[in-house]
Amino acid sequence: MIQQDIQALTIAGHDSDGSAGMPADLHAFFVDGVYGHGILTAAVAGNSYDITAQEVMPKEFIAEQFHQLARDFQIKAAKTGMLANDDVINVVADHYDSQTFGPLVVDPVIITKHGAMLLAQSAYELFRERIIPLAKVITPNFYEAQKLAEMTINNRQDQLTAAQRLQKMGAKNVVVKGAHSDNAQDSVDDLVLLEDGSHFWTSKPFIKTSRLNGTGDAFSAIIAAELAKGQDVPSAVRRAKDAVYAAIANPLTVGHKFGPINHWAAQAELGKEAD
Ligand SMILES: Nc1ncnc2c1ncn2[C@@H]1O[C@H](COP(=O)(O)OP(=O)(O)O)[C@@H](O)[C@H]1O
Ligand SMILES: Cc1ncc(COP(=O)(O)OP(=O)(O)O)c(N)n1
Repeated sequence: MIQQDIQALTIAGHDSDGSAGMPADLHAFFVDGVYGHGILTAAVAGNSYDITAQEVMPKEFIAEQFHQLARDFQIKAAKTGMLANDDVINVVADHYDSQTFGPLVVDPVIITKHGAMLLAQSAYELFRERIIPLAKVITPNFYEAQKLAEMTINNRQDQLTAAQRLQKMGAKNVVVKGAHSDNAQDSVDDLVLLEDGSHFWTSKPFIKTSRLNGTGDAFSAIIAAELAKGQDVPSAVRRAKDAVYAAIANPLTVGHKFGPINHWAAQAELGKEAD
């Protein structure tokens, strides 16, 4: 359903290849029918092979973007992506407030599929202290969940334990995604731990492809878009899982290596359910 008056916000980095970071978030907001705003935290120079350089925005400039959006728009939900370092984490935590920007979906971006580090290791502790408690939903992949929860994940029980640790750190709802697990050969099982302590799993067949750039960005952005529309967390997560699966299953031929997912296929999937 197109609801052009509903606005969502991404607080993220720009990736020059268009597949990930803020461009992916804005594509995802668009195909899920909400208007997208973007607070730029950083930018990376890259293509489907590699990321070769990064620049972080000055903290004063990030603060100014928060001020300008708050003066004008009715934002119903937000998400974070690349937060880079302590300065960015502090300015985001200082300026994000749920009254103005709605519930926050935290995609704890640490490393890209090309292996580029987008969050300094020295910033993990501050991220736990200042960003995780702001999360209505946090969506770590296997690697990010292991780093943030400080444990090894080998099986489904570990996935749940990691989610519980992140919830103890202050995240209300936690999705520990299963795509990077060694067990994800037939199906990709994401664990969803809800605020009330209950949990469920969402599962889809594993698709063997290198055209996966932007999966985590689109997944978290669609959750934010759905929350902006007033959906509850379980249905927002299920819709994001179905839409991202469709975007992986119908690949585009853009770039030579780690190509982007197909947001038009996500749009078709989202439209199907909403009509
Ligand atoms: N190869 C795949 N086959 C099926 N689903 C996948 C695949 N890769 C990722 N997904 C799904 O895409 C969504 C985003 O997850 P993921 O790719 O793990 O995020 P990230 O980009 O943060 O690593 C999740 O729901 C995940 O289960
Ligand atoms: C600026 C910027 N932010 C995030 C990413 C994420 O990259 P990657 O992990 O490859 O993609 P996801 O599938 O996790 O969305 C990026 N490349 N650039």
